[in-house]
Amino acid sequence: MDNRDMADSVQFARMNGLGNKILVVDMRGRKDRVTPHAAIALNADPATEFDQIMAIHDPKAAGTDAWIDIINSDGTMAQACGNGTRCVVQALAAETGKKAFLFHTVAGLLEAKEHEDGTISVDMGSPRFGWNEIPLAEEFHDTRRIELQIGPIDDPVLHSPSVASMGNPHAIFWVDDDVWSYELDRFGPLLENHPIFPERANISIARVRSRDEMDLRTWERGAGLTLACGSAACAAAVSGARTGRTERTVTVNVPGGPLLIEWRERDDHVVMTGPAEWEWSGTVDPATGAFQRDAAAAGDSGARAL
Ligand SMILES: N[C@@H](CCC[C@H](N)C(=O)O)C(=O)O
Repeated sequence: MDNRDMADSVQFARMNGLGNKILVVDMRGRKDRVTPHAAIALNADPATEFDQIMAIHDPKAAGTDAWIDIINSDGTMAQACGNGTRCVVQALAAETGKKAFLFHTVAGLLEAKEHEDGTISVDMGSPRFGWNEIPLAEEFHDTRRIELQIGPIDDPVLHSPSVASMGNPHAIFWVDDDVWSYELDRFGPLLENHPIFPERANISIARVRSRDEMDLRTWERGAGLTLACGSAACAAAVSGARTGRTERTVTVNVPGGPLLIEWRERDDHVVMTGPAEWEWSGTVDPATGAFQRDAAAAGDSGARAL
């Protein structure tokens, strides 16, 4: 890659939130956006393959730290990304020394803070349960359990999911056995694109282990199978509480590890706590996706600014 190719590049970092593959791109000081073309090109390269891009832009409102665009690996936009938000917090905390942030996304304002032990909490806001808020294509009065199934009509493999919006649409299928015994890679795309979900949906399988613990696997809208989906963990936790399966505070074991989810009584907000990890940094052209990795410095590890 010569210098002319990279002349319009910005800093970025490859990070992950419990294995959810995140590219954090620094678009501050610029008016352009990361293009769908760049996202698709980055995802096509094994070095930069990702689940979501978190593009940090200048704030649009007083009192906020940044505007964040969330882009799925298929180039479409998402309204929420819990794991990616923790990655943004870790990068900005390493850069500024600040511990608390207020972000702005298409879904509204998000408060987040880094704790002394390095874990990060994100206030994901209030869940929504109205059929037209999720949205569903037809009216369902009770979204704790909707009519939807996959597999043979008289012996469905998955059926009757709870549905919820955490800014983005989620369906949670409850199962009694191992979440790994389901072919989520086969059923996920069919359910993501089912006509009941006019904006598609994130599809999860959940197994309740106790009143304060569940296992969860997720097929992400626009990204596919993931090791972790923070907003799905929040949707599963609130759906677990709403259906009487769990308490309001629950550990959600996603394939990448545990996330702690608390659905607060006092303000109805859902707070997700978990880690973030920096992997490497580089520069990327947000129009084309052409990128260059920085040379690794000895001892590179831990939290890093972009
Ligand atoms: N990985 C994210 C959620 C990603 C967004 C999703 N694919 C969508 O389109 O809604 C998370 O950690 O929440």
